[in-house]
Amino acid sequence: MDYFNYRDGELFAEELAVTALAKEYGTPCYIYSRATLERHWHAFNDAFGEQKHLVCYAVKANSNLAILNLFARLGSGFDIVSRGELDRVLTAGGDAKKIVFSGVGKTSAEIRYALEVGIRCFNVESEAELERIQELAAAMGKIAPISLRINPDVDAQTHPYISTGLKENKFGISIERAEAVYRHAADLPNISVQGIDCHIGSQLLTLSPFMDALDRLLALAERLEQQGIQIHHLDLGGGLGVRYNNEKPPEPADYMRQLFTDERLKRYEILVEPGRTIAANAGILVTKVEYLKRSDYKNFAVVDAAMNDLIRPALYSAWQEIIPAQPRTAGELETFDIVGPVCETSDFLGKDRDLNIQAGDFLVVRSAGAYGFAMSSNYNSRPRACELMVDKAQVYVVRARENLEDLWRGEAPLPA
Ligand SMILES: Cc1ncc(COP(=O)(O)O)c(C=O)c1O
Ligand SMILES: N[C@@H](CCCC[NH3+])C(=O)O
Repeated sequence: MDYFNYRDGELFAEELAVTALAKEYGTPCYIYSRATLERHWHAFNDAFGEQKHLVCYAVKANSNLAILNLFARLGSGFDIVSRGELDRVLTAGGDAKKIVFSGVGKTSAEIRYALEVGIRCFNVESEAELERIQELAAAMGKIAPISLRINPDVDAQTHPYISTGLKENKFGISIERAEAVYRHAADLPNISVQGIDCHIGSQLLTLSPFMDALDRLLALAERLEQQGIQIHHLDLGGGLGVRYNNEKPPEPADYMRQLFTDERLKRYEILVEPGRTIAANAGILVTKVEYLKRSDYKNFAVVDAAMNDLIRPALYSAWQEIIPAQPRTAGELETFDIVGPVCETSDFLGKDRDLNIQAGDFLVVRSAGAYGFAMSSNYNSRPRACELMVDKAQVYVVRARENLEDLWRGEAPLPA
């Protein structure tokens, strides 16, 4: 459930009408619901009950400072993949001791900085990275806490672009190599083995791939412990799917219940890195219909949001629900492709949607809180949208709309 519902014939974000917000702040604009974000975070956190755990929100899903700050206030941990995300978390009041650092390409500067601020754990994705962390930690006189990200070779049964746990994927260290690399890590003087990490993909709609991966992780943990390598935590990554259309993803509580059917899990602190589950259905993208363009062959609704604002449909053929902010009571449904102004054929937000709309109407793309603004760009020299956070009957601009000067900041013509 979310807090975007129709009331008296118009869509509300919590206590505020979406059309009024669109008129006041302009379009395209992202609107987030504070209550939904917090509810989704709690759904994960509370599902653990008494079990020692840490929810590390995956910052990449939506890294707006206001959102990170809400989670920091709840005591959340964070999963980051860059210096930029690390600084966002710290700027938003997050605790360095609750940050895990994932990603296949951590630079020396990023590793040094993470060691300096004292993050909770590096999720190491290759043997070369392990060596680099050892060297840098030694030079700084520090001990680096690490997990190895294991690639368990399980099929996440999701879109191939967001599947990460197969042996042909670039992520993690293969499960076959894992034991040897852990033995080596345990011998390195500036490395402290903390846990085992795994993230097999995103938008998973069934639990069996998680369970297959977990089985392999637990077996590895036992083999390591027999060799005297103590494992303190298991990081199970993110990846739980959400409902965009008529999918029926498991709830976080179902997921936890299923995980803990394996009693061995209780021996460890459990980390999870949910992104989409928390943010996707806590946000919408509001856009205005500029033109209706009809032909015998196809009807287009040309809107003022584009693939630069929300790239998921173009990139993964992702389907997101598109609804009017104020449904019309007179007129007929027609079938439209909802397209943006960008000069690419893949610039669409939705195809073959039945809508009763006119130019000037506001449309709402649902489930846009995760991998929406975070993946937006300035392609076609389009300033990026503003982001609003609604908290009951209050609205806050949590990111101002970019202006034209923002587009060429840092650029300079050659001297005459
Ligand atoms: C390492 C890692 N952790 C967590 C996530 C968050 O995944 P999701 O948004 O599917 O929960 C991702 C992205 O898929 C990731 O790459
Ligand atoms: N960006 C993707 C998910 C990738 C997750 C990042 N590891 C999406 O919008 O579905």
